[in-house]
Amino acid sequence: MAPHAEADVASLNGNGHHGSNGVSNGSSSREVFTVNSPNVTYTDLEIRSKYTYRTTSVNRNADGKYVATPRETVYDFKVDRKVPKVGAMLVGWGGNNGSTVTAGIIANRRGLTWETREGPRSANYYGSVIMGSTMKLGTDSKTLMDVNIPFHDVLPMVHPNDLVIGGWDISSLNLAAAMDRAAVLEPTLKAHVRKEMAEMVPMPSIYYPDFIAANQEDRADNLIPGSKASMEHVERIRKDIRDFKAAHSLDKVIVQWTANTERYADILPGVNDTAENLLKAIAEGHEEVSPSTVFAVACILEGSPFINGSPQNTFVPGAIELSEQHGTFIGGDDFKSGQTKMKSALVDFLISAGIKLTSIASYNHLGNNDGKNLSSQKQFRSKEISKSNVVDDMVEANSVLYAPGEHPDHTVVIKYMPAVGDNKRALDEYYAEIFMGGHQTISIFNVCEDSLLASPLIIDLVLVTEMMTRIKWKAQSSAEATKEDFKSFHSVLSILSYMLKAPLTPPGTPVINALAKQRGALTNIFRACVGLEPESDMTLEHKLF
Ligand SMILES: NC(=O)c1ccc[n+]([C@@H]2O[C@H](COP(=O)([O-])OP(=O)(O)OC[C@H]3O[C@@H](n4cnc5c(N)ncnc54)[C@H](O)[C@@H]3O)[C@@H](O)[C@H]2O)c1
Ligand SMILES: O=P([O-])([O-])O[C@@H]1[C@@H](O)[C@H](O)[C@@H](O)[C@H](O)[C@@H]1O
Repeated sequence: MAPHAEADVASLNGNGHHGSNGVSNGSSSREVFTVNSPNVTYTDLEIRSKYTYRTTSVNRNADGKYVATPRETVYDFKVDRKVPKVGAMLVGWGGNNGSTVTAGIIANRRGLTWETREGPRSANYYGSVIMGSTMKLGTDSKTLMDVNIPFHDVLPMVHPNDLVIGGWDISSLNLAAAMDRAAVLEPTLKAHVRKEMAEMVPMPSIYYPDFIAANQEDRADNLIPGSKASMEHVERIRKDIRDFKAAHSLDKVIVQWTANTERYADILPGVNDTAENLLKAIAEGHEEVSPSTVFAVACILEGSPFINGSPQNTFVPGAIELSEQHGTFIGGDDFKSGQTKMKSALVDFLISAGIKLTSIASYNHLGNNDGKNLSSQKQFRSKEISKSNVVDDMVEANSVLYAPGEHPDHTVVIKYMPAVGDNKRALDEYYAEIFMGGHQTISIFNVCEDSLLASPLIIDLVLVTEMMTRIKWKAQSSAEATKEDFKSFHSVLSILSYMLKAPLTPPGTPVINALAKQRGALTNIFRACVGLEPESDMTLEHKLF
């Protein structure tokens, strides 16, 4: 295959899906259900729904009492049913995550089984909320028991087996060598995919040494010339995207940063505070513009959604404004794979149970290259921030337990211990006050195979982001109600928050970290797009009879 070739996996797609979303490449998918409602109509090309969004508006009157007023807003949603041919381009493709997710998709597409010490194992998408979980569609009309469907079937989504994978890396290793370097997958599995992976070679990338740990320099042998931002870099990345799209006859490309964690960039007025200033700063080669921000700008200008899987502040204000101007989706930050995902669920449970969490100690050590990069203080600081802010919304929402400004002690420690490789050891202690002066101490020892937990998130981020490009809305109440000018969701995709530690939200909107709320938002927005009410756990049909 040509250099920098990427497997056109769609042509190899022989692995049957669960029957609901047939082969993609532009064909409309077969759905496992239809909605029987005057508010939902289906054509070959789209699903149209009229959805009544019910909320409660709260005011406070003179004597300090709240007044709660139910509100209804009617939206029209339009879903494009045509499942496109999609490319996923990874920045840092040769890393542990990039090589692992690529091997995983190949293994699933080919329906591979391989021998391990515990016996044969088969390819799966465990850990992907879209491919591995279900949602309640409703209750059986006769038995009144729940009917659950695979999450992937709620809307005509791309199947990961059909994704065409490519990307960039500052390391020149082909994906088979990168897979060996990562030391994540079983040798018997690697043997099955080695040939295909060896033909995949990351494109050269931009490298500005000051943004990642100096200990990464020894792998930087696959570089685009230039050690600071430039419009030449932006245009080169844009061309790479266009060429990839053309070479594989893709309908669209989603780009994800799964490269090393960068240090935070200083937010500088006149440099990265507005879209105009950011473009000017890039043109002038300003040294405070990071590689990840250059990638983000290139993707935004090219119209390819860009997702940041690392914790650095890629999306400086100027990048967010640029995405709003161009209507290109962006999302981030930092895959939420193991220790933090557990934390966001456990903290939600404790605080919503009325238990006063007073201290969280989060330690972990790991031995992969991510850990090596994070052994540098500036890069660790980026991760410390994303791992620490995950409890804020849950604490602030409970004024019974916490006074204004009061919050649990919270410390994050990460150590680099090469011996354990990708198998991160996370040790957490949750300490809480309970009834009448008592205490509860929860200690967790959580061995996370980091890349095997992160790879399904990379897939989910691609699938959800791509689906969002095919969903349009308009408000019935607005003057445009009679026009056909449907709009896309805001360019900052906060719907991705379930997969991310530090969710990026549209400017001025709140950050929700509670894991159940994040999953509920994803589930119920997708349900609304086919005119279905939010999942309700009231089950009145089982209580009122
Ligand atoms: N569980 C997880 O693995 C997990 C969870 C959350 C976040 N993350 C983040 O995901 C990222 C990747 O994790 P990983 O374990 O794959 O790390 P890794 O070090 O194995 O891979 C990163 C890759 O990025 C490449 N790279 C660095 N700078 C680049 C640039 N400017 N352009 C292109 N490539 C570049 C490196 O050569 C390397 O191959 C890290 O930032 C990590 O913090 C990982
Ligand atoms: O997602 P999570 O398990 O909370 O956090 C992980 C950290 O514990 C780990 O130290 C880091 O290397 C990974 O990139 C990831 O961020």
